[in-house]
Amino acid sequence: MELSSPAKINLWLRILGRRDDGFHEVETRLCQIGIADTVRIEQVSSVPGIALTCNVPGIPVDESNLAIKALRAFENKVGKTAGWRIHLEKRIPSGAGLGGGSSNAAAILRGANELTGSPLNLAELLEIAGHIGADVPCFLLHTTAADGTGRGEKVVPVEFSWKLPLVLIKPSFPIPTPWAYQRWRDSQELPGVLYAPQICPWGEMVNSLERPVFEKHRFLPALKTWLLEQKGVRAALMSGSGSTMFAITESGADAGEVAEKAKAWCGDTAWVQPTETLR
Ligand SMILES: C[C@](O)(CO)[C@H](O)COP(=O)(O)OP(=O)(O)OC[C@H]1O[C@@H](n2ccc(N)nc2=O)[C@H](O)[C@@H]1O
Ligand SMILES: Nc1ncnc2c1ncn2[C@@H]1O[C@H](COP(=O)(O)OP(=O)(O)OP(=O)(O)O)[C@@H](O)[C@H]1O
Repeated sequence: MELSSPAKINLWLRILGRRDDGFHEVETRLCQIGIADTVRIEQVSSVPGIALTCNVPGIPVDESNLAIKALRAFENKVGKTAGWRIHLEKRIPSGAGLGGGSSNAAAILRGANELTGSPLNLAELLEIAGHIGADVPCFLLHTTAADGTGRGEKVVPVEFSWKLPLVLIKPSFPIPTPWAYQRWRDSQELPGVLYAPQICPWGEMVNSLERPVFEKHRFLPALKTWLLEQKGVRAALMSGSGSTMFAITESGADAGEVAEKAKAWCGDTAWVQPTETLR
């Protein structure tokens, strides 16, 4: 079975505070977008085991891969094991704040469930997903957008009637999510950097993780400022814990033009993609 495993952006991410368990209480809107990995999953025998391959060197293919974690969690819940083969065709960059690994995990949960006669319902899949990672549950919903609370794992689908043209820019450096959250409380606002919510028809776009991440990676606030100066850009924000910055443009043509200019402005090492939110 072949599944599309889309990336997400966070249209907003507000941190409400640090919890006793070390996680942070958040309010976020996650929106699935038109950049996707392809996940292939098949049941190959009754002898338990998982063989994972991936087109990108450097992505772990051992038990630390979220796809394997998801399949183990699924088999645990159902109480049956089998022999599986998984292949990940990655297009979503890692350490990007685009939820690539989380999306792969959700695709595996959907695929494994379907291939075994749907033993679990959506509520059960969402429960497993929330234990794998905060971003995993949103990818199980059949809607473009979802609002997450708690660690971000308690998701509700939201009506979302916009198809927003986007430009995604991921500089060469990745950002580990735990690092960004850890730095949040003690970080300082940089003078002259726009952190204020940008008021849009779909809500106020703001990301509490920009402050800690921008403090260390000064290229990102410069990139945000540059994006906001470009013709046709309505808003610009870091996605999740970064390092991807996204801009929402007036039209698809504007997204294409900004992407071309961004390639020249950022240099060869950045990953730049025009795309749009899914509908
Ligand atoms: C930044 C976002 O991607 C925005 O959607 C998410 O908040 C992070 O989601 P995720 O990558 O699925 O995160 P998880 O795998 O659940 O957690 C990774 C690490 O990030 C930190 N973390 C994550 C979520 C959260 N609400 N508070 C946290 O402090 C914790 O250090 C945790 O160990
Ligand atoms: N299936 C997977 N795809 C990509 N990375 C994975 C996967 N499973 C585990 N990882 C590990 O997780 C790390 C973060 O990758 P991922 O793309 O999920 O993070 P991210 O872009 O920071 O996403 P998020 O928005 O959830 O923070 C990678 O460096 C990699 O070592």
